[in-house]
Amino acid sequence: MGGRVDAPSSANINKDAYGSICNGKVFKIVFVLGGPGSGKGTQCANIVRHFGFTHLSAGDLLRAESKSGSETGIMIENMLREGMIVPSEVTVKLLLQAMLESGNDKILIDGFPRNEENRVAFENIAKVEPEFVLFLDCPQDELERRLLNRNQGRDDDNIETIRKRFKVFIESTLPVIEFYTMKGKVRKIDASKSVGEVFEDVKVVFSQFEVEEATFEKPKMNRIVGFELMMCLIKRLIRDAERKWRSILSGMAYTCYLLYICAREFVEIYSEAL
Ligand SMILES: Nc1ncnc2c1ncn2[C@@H]1O[C@H](COP(=O)(O)OP(=O)(O)O)[C@@H](O)[C@H]1O
Ligand SMILES: Nc1ccn([C@@H]2O[C@H](COP(=O)(O)OP(=O)(O)O)[C@@H](O)[C@H]2O)c(=O)n1
Repeated sequence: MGGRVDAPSSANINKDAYGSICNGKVFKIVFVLGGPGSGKGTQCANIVRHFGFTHLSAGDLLRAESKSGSETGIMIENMLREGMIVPSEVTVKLLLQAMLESGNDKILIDGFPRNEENRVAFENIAKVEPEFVLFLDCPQDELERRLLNRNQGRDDDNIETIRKRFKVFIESTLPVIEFYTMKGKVRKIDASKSVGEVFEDVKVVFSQFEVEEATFEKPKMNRIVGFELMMCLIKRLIRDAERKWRSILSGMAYTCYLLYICAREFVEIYSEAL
């Protein structure tokens, strides 16, 4: 159920399908926004583990699609390199297809909507309102430091593109955050703290999903895995103990044998002397 979903094989899916996906199915969507490097991907991974969401990263979906070799792929690649926002038509298609493929109704959408065009396109096609928007707020100098250390081989993690992405964030994404603030939907968190501290605050925001966490499959799986690990450990201990006893017993037998030889020699020498 939870987990990160890879990019769909193709962005070309039937537009009519979206209506039925989203009108028919009640998705619980949380948008995760914040400057580049604010820890969206990092915190989403934690939320997936704790609350059973599926994590869809708009950036990851676009990066995967950019490698398709298609004309759209080349266009995406060029836009990512420049830190520009890809046309919503492309991104929304990828997101909706991934939502459909996830088989989960709890979806985290990371790095989207990045601008008003993204927001309106998603609203019009998916016709779903987010439960809330998680906003990871972090000062720019810290973001810059993190991105330059990210080391994931991303073409856009160079100082020139990073600065362009900051500009896009301020000019295009902050207005989206303001829009949702007016609707009372923004949950703002100080993302400059350590990963663990940020997650403590994130947990509070997601506490409405806590009940479902109890019924989420993961703890059951953990118990099964834990039980299997315990059995392995016990078997290993028994095997080790057997091996140790075997060596203790053979050691004792060998000592008895040596004593027997010595005693026999002693008796022989003693009887010869007599
Ligand atoms: N709270 C944090 N403190 C320090 N480094 C962090 C924190 N959160 C994430 N990072 C690191 O910063 C970099 C960017 O994080 P990432 O989750 O990829 O951000 P985003 O998805 O918002 O671009 C990664 O190298 C990550 O390990
Ligand atoms: N909704 C989106 C999200 C990302 N993108 C593109 O993907 C790039 C990387 O986004 P990302 O969310 O993976 O990474 P960060 O910039 O947040 O670190 C952005 O700079 C945009 O070029 C987009 O065009 N539209």
